Amino acid sequence: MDDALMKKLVPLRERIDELDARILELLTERARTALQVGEAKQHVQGPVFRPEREAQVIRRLQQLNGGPLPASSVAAIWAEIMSACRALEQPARVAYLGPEGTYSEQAALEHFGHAIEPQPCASFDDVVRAVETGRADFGMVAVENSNEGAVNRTLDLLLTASVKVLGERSIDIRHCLMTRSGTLEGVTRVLAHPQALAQCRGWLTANHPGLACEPAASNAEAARLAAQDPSLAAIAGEQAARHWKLGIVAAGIQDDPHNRTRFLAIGQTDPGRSGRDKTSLILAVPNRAGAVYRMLAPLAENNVSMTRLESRPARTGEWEYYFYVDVEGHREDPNVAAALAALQQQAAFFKVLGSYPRCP
Ligand SMILES: C=C(O[C@@H]1C=C(C(=O)O)C=C[C@H]1O)C(=O)O
Repeated sequence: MDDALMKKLVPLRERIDELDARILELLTERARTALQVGEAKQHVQGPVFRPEREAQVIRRLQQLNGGPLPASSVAAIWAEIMSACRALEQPARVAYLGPEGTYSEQAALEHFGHAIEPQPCASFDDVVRAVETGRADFGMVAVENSNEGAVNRTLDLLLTASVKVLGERSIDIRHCLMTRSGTLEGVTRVLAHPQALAQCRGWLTANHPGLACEPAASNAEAARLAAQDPSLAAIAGEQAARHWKLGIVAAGIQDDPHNRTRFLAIGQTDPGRSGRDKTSLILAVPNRAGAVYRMLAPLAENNVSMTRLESRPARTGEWEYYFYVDVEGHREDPNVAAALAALQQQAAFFKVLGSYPRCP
């Protein structure tokens, strides 16, 4: 480096070292204070993780923030700080669809931070079972994709599972083409989950029509196989390339640049109100004319906005359905409470999955 540049850099780097030392001092003080909160909570047997409090902490800092850091960076940094503070009391055991490098893992780490005990599972069923049996404190399951719609297996599991929804997280799905060498030399086949292959079909046809596409159990599994075989390419997320030590040939190859997947955090506790919440529920109505129309009327009458409506067949052979409804607000908000009471009265089936802070 030339002398003039070094002259400028040295004092700036000294300043950064000084600031880092101060930040560490403050983080230490914060961690000690969080531990005191933990001690105070022990007497009341409350849960360590309070999603509503963490959502409020992040929202407040985003409001205080005047830049240049974007709001999303403030959220990501404090999610990690709170994860580390929580882990001092008790690291959360978090179940998600594995192996290492899945989008589910990414969603779990973004939501709960890195200071967790990760529990990669073989299926969504296993994730839900781990939370039901107490093997895991929390789980993360995919519930909808902006291209492909509902993740039906998750919806079906939520119908009967004894778990509560306590959070949501949407992540960008950014598929990459990856190989052992980081090039396509000697590569004849590309492996990925069928969903990912479908999402990259246009790009593959336009750019590499000679590659044979083959399905894999998951994208991370495709990456694991590509790490062993130089004739294979995989389509997966960047985190899978990192984990399986693959080179990225091309990034962002999904045909829709806005491809996103929404995940639900599940557990056994009910978050309190954070001031910006959502409530998820499942309803069934008798199979009669106007029943669905009447089913939703209490929402409008109580000024409750519906953000999502999904249906799944009830499997009675009678053309009956379960409706999965997301509304804005917490079940303890007066208008939501009134709407839910009315819905429950007329529904043949009624289950509140949970109220939780809206996606940051
Ligand atoms: C410290 C607490 O416990 C946990 C850690 C938090 C934090 O580090 O800010 C916030 C909420 C809880 O998940 C608390 O309840 O305030």
